Amino acid sequence: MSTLLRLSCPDRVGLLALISNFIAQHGGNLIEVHQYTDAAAGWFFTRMEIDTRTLKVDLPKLREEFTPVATELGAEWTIRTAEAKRKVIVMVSKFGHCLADLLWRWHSGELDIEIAAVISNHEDFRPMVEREGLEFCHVPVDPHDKPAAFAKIAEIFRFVQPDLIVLARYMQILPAEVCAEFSGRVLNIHHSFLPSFVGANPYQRAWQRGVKLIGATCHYVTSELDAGPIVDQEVIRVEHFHTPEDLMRLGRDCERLALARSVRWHLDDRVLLHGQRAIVFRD
Ligand SMILES: Nc1nc2c(c(=O)[nH]1)N[C@@H](CN(C=O)c1ccc(C(=O)N[C@@H](CCC(=O)O)C(=O)O)cc1)CN2
Repeated sequence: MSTLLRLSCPDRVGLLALISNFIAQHGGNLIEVHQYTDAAAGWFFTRMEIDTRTLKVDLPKLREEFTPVATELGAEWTIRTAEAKRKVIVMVSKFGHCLADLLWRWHSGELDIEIAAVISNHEDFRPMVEREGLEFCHVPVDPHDKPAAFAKIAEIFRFVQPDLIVLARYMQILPAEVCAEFSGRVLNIHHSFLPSFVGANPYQRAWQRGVKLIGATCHYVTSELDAGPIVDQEVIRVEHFHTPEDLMRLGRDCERLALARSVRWHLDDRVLLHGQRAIVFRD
């Protein structure tokens, strides 16, 4: 049983002592602590895992008493119980390898989450999803009326209120207003080692360029395509004799790994955002 505190604020002397002292005063025993200071930005980041059993107050009271402390620090912060099951929406188009990987990790219990729905602009993966007893929402995207599709998708997001939306090779660009409304809660797996090969068909372009490393990048989704804060990346060597199809095959392993790690770290409150950068307190 643990309680997770995640906080970022303008840097000053004594922050770690101040926050850990607050927790100690409320009986909290620290299990795991991460701290980073971005000296250039003058910004402090921490993640603290607290043994819930030792706390003298419940979560609402802890939040209530921490609020004035955090306000004085000018902090962005969250406190929640690690055991609270997180709600996730997964989105996919025509390539299902990342979806399949997430479904297996969920099915096996490795990812202890609630998959509230799988949304796709195609019907291909309805059988795979419904075989798991999960909700499959087909929202086709008419190239001549994309706003109608994204109005429906945003409606689903607002109804479900997910902790995380995963674009698992979802090949439609989300409108700026959807990115803004769900900022910091949408992850995309891009099939290249960003910042190389932004946009569509990165494997084909990588092959044409003759690269010797390909990769995948998991990043938060913003209105600027494939430019959001990067959570994780994975690379693999390729050779001159590999075809574009070989690059896609080799790249799929990178995509699955980078996405699965990023989903876990986001849901464990191990990721803190500051501007275009993500601070990731990895486990
Ligand atoms: N607002 C954002 N939306 C999306 C992002 C993002 O960073 N910001 N990432 C993409 C994923 N992606 C690459 O990883 C990607 C997907 C789609 C396209 C693209 O050009 N799509 C065309 C339609 C293609 C089709 O209909 O098959 C388009 O939307 O006009 C480029 C990159 C997910 N969304």
